[in-house]
Amino acid sequence: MPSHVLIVDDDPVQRRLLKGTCERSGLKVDLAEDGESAMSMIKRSAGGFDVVVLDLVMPGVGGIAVLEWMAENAPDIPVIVQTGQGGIETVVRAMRAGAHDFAVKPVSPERLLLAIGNAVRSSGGAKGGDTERAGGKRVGGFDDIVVASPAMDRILGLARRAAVSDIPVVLEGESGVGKELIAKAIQSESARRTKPYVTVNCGAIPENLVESILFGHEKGAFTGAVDSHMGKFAEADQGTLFLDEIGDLPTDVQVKLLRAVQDGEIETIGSRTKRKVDIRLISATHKDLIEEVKAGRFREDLYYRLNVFPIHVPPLRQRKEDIPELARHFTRRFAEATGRSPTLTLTADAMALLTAHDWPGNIRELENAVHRAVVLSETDRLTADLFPQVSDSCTSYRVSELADRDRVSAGQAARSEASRNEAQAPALQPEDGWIGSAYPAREAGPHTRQDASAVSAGEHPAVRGSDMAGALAAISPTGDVRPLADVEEELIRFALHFYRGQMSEVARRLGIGRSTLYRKLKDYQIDPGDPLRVAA
Ligand SMILES: Nc1ncnc2c1ncn2[C@@H]1O[C@H](COP(=O)(O)OP(=O)(O)OP(=O)(O)O)[C@@H](O)[C@H]1O
Repeated sequence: MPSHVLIVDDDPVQRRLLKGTCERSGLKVDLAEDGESAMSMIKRSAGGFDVVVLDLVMPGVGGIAVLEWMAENAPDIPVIVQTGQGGIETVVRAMRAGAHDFAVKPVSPERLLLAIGNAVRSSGGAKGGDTERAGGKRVGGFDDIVVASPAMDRILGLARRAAVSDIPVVLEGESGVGKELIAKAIQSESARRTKPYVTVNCGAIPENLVESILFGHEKGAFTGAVDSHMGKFAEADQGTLFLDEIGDLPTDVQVKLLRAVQDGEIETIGSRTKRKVDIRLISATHKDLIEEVKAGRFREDLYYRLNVFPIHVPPLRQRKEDIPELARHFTRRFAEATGRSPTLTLTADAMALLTAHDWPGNIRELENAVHRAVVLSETDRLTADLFPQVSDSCTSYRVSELADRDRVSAGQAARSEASRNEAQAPALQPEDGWIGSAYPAREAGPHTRQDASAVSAGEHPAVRGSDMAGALAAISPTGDVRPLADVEEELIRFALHFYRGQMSEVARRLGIGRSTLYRKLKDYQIDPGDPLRVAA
């Protein structure tokens, strides 16, 4: 049975386009033009949808409200939200509200189908739609590579094409982006898959041993050569040789490598004869090889020999769509490996945190962070506090953004560094508490740290210098009591920021119903996604 998709979008053109893409891939599609009808269709279908593709900005009930409703009423249906360009804040808000994945508008057909395929697979509700990848699973093959972004999908498309020939491939990209995984996939899907696959990390071998390790040596060829050694090229004969960190190869060894690649012959140290080898070469480097050539550290002739089919693997921060899928993948993997419950899942807050992070160590860093969290978790939920390193860096991201937005001085922003142990709390600082108006409200409560020295330039005398954390200014700059509506507006904005846009929590804490909250947002023209912004 094909997978059943509900597309929720107020734009009829967009609805038609997305529907066409899905139907051409054999999916069954229903359409909703607003949040309200989406919720009633989901209610009526009683679990009939496998996935929902949801626009966030719609008149009436918006996407975030639908997400929140689904978190309570249809938590098993994965939701893919459509977001505007570069809106990482929106993405974070949607993930926090329980979105499974996001796609940046205009959503390309490939991205949409990938996201739907992943969502259906990970919710375990695959009914065999055409978005499922064809072909049997091969260990170490492309099926082991988690992909959700179009960028990565294109890379894997290239790698698949390279796999069917013997063309030399160079994989370039930062450390931890998955170069080795792709190299292995190319090998395991190539005609040489049953032949040897030999890997060498050129950067990890002492310089004086590189030549011997690659090409081997005869007994007695040099002091200490007590036995003959075969060498990686000979080991990989008929198969594939993966040369990792090729940019670290000493220049004299580069000459020998060039000869081996050019003539298919190797010269074992101490041997008078040459040996023919038949090798498929895959190389990888975190360096920019052309820059190495320009700097004279890498031979140009070797560069052109090796770099026949270059593949650049982008860093994770440039393909954030991959983060949720990778995080879920690692959670499942480590849950299984450590004997934890297979129902171990990441909370929406944790997912939002991971998605916002820039991952300088790329997928390896994400993998390690999830591993650590799985080991530390005591329940079957991986919460944000299990990712303290990530929380810290996200705090600085948010604070610096707020500092910019509200023109808070750099000094103030620098003071705002959250402690690791407070990572589970909403990462707010005293400066965050004020809402960009003339009345800087300090927030307090168990979630935050106090900093009495942080006094904003526009702070009212009633607040300045006193321990007024958590108070809103009651007196206006003219010395009069502020209108109730002003204070209410300020409090709502603050609460939305404090609870990171979680409507149910905000309504509960303010002691009002959700519909009242929505009405007030409308009255005060507050954007729940950007509550600190004050209308000009
Ligand atoms: N798309 C992916 N899906 C699943 N796991 C991945 C993916 N990409 C990378 N990984 C995992 O992330 C880790 C780092 O990947 P890998 O070693 O291939 O990166 P690399 O670019 O070769 O790094 P380095 O340059 O440091 O050797 C590995 O454990 C790998 O299995």
